[in-house]
Amino acid sequence: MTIPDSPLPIAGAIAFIGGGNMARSLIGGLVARSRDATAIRVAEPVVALRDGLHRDFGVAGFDQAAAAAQGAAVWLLAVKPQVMRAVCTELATLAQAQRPVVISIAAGITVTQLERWLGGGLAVVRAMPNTPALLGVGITGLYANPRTDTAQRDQAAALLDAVGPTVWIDDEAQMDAVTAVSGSGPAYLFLLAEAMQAAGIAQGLPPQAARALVQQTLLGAATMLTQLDEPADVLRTRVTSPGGTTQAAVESFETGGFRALVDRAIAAATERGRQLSAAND
Ligand SMILES: NC(=O)C1=CN([C@@H]2O[C@H](COP(=O)(O)OP(=O)(O)OC[C@H]3O[C@@H](n4cnc5c(N)ncnc54)[C@H](OP(=O)(O)O)[C@@H]3O)[C@@H](O)[C@H]2O)C=CC1
Ligand SMILES: O=C(O)[C@@H]1CCC=N1
Repeated sequence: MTIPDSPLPIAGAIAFIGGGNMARSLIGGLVARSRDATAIRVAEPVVALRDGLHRDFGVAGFDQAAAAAQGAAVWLLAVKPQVMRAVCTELATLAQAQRPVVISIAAGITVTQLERWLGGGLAVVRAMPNTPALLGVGITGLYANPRTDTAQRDQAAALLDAVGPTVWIDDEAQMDAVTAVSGSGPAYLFLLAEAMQAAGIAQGLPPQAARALVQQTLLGAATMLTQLDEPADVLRTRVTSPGGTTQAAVESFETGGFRALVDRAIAAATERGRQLSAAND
């Protein structure tokens, strides 16, 4: 995929705190888009991850959060929810001195918690991106605390817009549902891909052929969903010849409780977001 170049949408440096899976996707997407790694710093304690980010994208790596955050206009907190409180507490003095725009991508953790742990009085944006950001085809839900002014909201949105569309959410409670649908969502499609591939092999297909057929089918269906102005059920009906093969499969999904299963899975992920907030306060 070719992503058009555009400059990094932030004046000043961006410090990523945490350089794991999601930070890697965001950094990779940002650098591919802007061709500019000079303004991106990352704090990551795992040497192999830190070195990998420097090698692959040219960003500066630090082993301490404060060293990366020092002087940066935007802090993007990309550590696990379970360590967020400790990381924020460690950065609180610097946050009060510097007053950066703080963006957290952690599941569950609220803007109120983040602001409190960082010492208060800060612009805090909660963002929920997903890993397709790496290829510029992510999507991000955004929620800002009331201290975030319009320019700061625009700054946060511009940063995440560089790796796919953004959607502002008015009610922070809904960020847990955003997380369940689109933050975690790529994993559900990868699970479906794994299952379809295994089922194709079970029906006698060579593994490489099964893989190619599944990959292009998911890409083709996703492209139709996004590029045609037609709802999913209409597109599904068009594949489903009466008495044909698709009908046999769809009936099998429906009698197996597919919709209820998806509903339970999304509800479980949403509830887990709430638990992560409460358990790590
Ligand atoms: N993966 C995804 O698809 C998405 C993840 N998220 C959110 O992004 C956040 C990160 O997730 P993910 O990237 O998957 O997790 P990872 O565990 O891959 O990345 C987090 C990284 O932060 C490091 N870290 C721990 N403490 C510090 C510290 N004090 N300073 C700097 N770095 C530190 C961790 O090191 P160590 O392993 O040694 O602790 C780890 O390498 C989570 O809060 C998650 O909810 C949001 C959207 C999608
Ligand atoms: O699984 C998680 O908790 C994170 C948040 C969304 C995707 N990964």
